[in-house]
Amino acid sequence: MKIEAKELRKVYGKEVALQSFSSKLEGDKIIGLLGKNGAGKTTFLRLLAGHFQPSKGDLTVGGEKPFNNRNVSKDICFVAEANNFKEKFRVRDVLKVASKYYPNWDHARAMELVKVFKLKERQKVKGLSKGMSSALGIIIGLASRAPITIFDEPYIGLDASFRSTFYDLLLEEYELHPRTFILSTHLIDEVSKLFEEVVIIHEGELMLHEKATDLSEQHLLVSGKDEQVESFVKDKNVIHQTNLIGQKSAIIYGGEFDEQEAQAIGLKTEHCSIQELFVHLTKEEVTNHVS
Ligand SMILES: Nc1ncnc2c1ncn2[C@@H]1O[C@H](COP(=O)(O)OP(=O)(O)OP(=O)(O)O)[C@@H](O)[C@H]1O
Repeated sequence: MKIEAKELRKVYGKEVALQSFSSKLEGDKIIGLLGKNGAGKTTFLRLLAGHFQPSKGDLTVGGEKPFNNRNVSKDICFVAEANNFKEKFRVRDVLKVASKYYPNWDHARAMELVKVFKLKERQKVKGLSKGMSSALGIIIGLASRAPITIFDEPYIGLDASFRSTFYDLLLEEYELHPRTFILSTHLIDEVSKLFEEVVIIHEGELMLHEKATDLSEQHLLVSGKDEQVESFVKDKNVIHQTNLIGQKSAIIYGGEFDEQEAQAIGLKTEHCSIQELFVHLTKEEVTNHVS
């Protein structure tokens, strides 16, 4: 299902959460949605899930507006950071409600995942730990089989071992039942290997939307003697640099550059992780460098 946001704006009172966000997301893939705290990620995802209307701009999913639209919301499962399951419900009740909502719900899968995450069907929501409550949200996301499945930092309280289980299950689910997964996360290093596309929201606007493989080709970390690095990066878009007694490292992003040319003049060349790139691209002093 095609998601299309055009100059999307959302304000809460005087707080501008989304400035003017435009993006097209399409096809079965796992998309990493990244952004600093307060960048507008959750606001965009909640608009997508139809929780409220945009203040301005257009948002369509499969050509329809998601707000108050069951035809769209049945196809979107939004798993939030903090789940608001009814406290008096038991795990099985929460799953039953979800099963009624999502037409492609896979009950057998949900039951299997309850065991994987060591939950008990009879357990009351009130007695779930933070991690267990996150696990329940994750189970709903995976078993929903919703064509657009959104995980907005869904792992609060989930330990490293269960987070790793979640990433494996996500990949398995994607392979068995391809669909659009949007994963918003701050634990970029942990999950970036899953991303096929990366979207960065910065200060309420789209900063970058790239294939993960292209991101790797669009930047270069060069290091070597001060003057050689300087001469190589001259006229290039430098997003980060460090100096250490006659030695220099610089990361260039976008534009034209030739890695072999850097190596030919004796520079060491490397590629950064998505997390490193994200950090440098969204640092205040470099945000003008991305077009
Ligand atoms: N209900 C609300 N009322 C007022 N302001 C809000 C509300 N929700 C979000 N905001 C503000 O909107 C901006 C964007 O918030 P949002 O939650 O979308 O960011 P985010 O990228 O998801 O951040 P984080 O990574 O910290 O979760 C922030 O400045 C936030 O304070």
